[in-house]
Amino acid sequence: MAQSDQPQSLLGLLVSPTVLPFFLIAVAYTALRLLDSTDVPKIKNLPEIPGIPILGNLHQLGEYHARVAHEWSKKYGPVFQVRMGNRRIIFANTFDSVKNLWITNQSALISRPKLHTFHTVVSSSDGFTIGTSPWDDSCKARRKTAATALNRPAVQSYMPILDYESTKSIKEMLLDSNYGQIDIDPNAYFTRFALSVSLTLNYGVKIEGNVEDAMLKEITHVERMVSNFRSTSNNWADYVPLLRLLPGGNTKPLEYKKRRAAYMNKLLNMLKERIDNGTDVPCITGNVLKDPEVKLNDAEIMSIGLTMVSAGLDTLPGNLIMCIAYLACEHGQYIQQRALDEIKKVYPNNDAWERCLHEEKVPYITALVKETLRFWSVIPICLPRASIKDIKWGNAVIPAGTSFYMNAYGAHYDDSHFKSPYDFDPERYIQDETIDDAAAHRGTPHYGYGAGSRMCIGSHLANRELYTAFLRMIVAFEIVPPKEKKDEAILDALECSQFPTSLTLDPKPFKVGLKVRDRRLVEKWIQGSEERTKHL
Ligand code: HEM
Repeated sequence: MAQSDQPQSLLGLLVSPTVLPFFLIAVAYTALRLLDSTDVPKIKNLPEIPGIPILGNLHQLGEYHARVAHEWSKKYGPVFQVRMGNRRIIFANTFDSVKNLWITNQSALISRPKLHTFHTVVSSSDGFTIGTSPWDDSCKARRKTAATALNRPAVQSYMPILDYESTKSIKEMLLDSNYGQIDIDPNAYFTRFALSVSLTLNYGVKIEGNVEDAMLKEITHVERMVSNFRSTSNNWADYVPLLRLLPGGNTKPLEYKKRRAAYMNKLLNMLKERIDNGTDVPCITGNVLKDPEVKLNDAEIMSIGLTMVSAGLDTLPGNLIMCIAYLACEHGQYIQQRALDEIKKVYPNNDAWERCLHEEKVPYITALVKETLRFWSVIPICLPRASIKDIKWGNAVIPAGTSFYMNAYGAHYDDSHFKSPYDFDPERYIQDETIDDAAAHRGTPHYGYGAGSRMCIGSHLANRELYTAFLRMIVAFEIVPPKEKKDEAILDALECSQFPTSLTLDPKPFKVGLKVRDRRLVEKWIQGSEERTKHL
């Protein structure tokens, strides 16, 4: 039989000059369809931002993704769908749309999506924090345990710790600034404040050293890097699976995962040893370890510890120091004077430093706390949510299993809700019974702590930390601009960040001047606090 009469193999057929081009086109088309597919199909009756194949809108979000989404909302409406690689994501960008989706639909919006870099690489074996866990029985149990330890009465019992830590930070600023002679960057002092409070509450250990303490530096650095891996728009491998195949992509996350595990294990083992020796002091993890009624396994206990260490560290210092930065600017001088007058009205006997541990009686300082949380939106795109039930928005039905991003920055700068949103103005939160246009007074004042079923459980503690620190800083110092212009802070809520694509705000370095208002009084207050807390 002649060669050409033999039946052709399939391979032979495919590589034949007539079939090969069609075969390659079919392969390319199938690959493109696969790469271009999304976890949830396009949702009908909901605006979609035009994008490109495979990446979707990922490349358009850029560095200041919250601002880009805020701009899109002006054209496409408050709620729209975007494609980030193979994920379809719903963005809510205004105050009312967030209220509808996060609060009215809170039982449907109770879960969190998993993201490759954070959930598979950084946290695979060490458990997730509460804030990164999808909703299940374990998450419910961990959230309940931590929420009980952070409720209002519990937080009141922690005030001696806040007294000790805020005094320590202010005293160090006083000395390092040589009683107001040298400008200083307040960042390290408030980072130590936030971390040391969390460690004392959770493990019964505090940062003993000054702002140069090695443990403080290691935890702060590693947690910052982990937070950067949780970027909303920068980790393209989270959204485009093909990129996970690139060599070296996991090296850094794995390094930080190891370093994180090292100090978390050290903290837990130190506590276990103290419990065995009977030398432990009451603390949240200690209570969990010793309570036979609490049915949490080792990974769950570690998850609570990790949550306590990281949750406040990512958020509290950003708010504290950006408010201090604002107080130093020209308009901030007016705010300080107004705050000081209000403090003196309530405490004419100069005892605000001590009284603020027991009560929150200066509405202007409470308003300053709220305005800080609104203005700086330290998590500009809030921790992501995943729906577990269908949600209706207008004529659209958003199916269960869709990811939702709250544009907290967009909601906070929504001029249909906040009058002059770009002005830093605590006054907006002062109740004025004669004016009815203060929409901000009704219901949720801001979304700095998120909203609904997975809202921040550390908000009582954080509010007390912010209130105490602001009040004490204002009575102790006149906060003034730095001597050199180059040390001035950038006050824009997004541009002040060193890593704008990161999940949380990490302010660029700056300095302020601290003029001591009354040295004799400040030293007396410090001495009083040191007396009260010497047992800690
Ligand atoms: C100023 C300081 C703080 C800010 C601005 C802040 C902000 C937030 C935000 C925006 C969320 C996401 C809420 C949502 O999805 O709706 C969150 C969740 C959470 N926060 Fe905070 N937080 C702060 C301090 C703290 C502190 C001090 C702790 C604990 C010691 C804490 C513990 C948590 C936990 C456990 C969650 C996760 C809740 C869940 O997923 O169920 N936070 N926080």
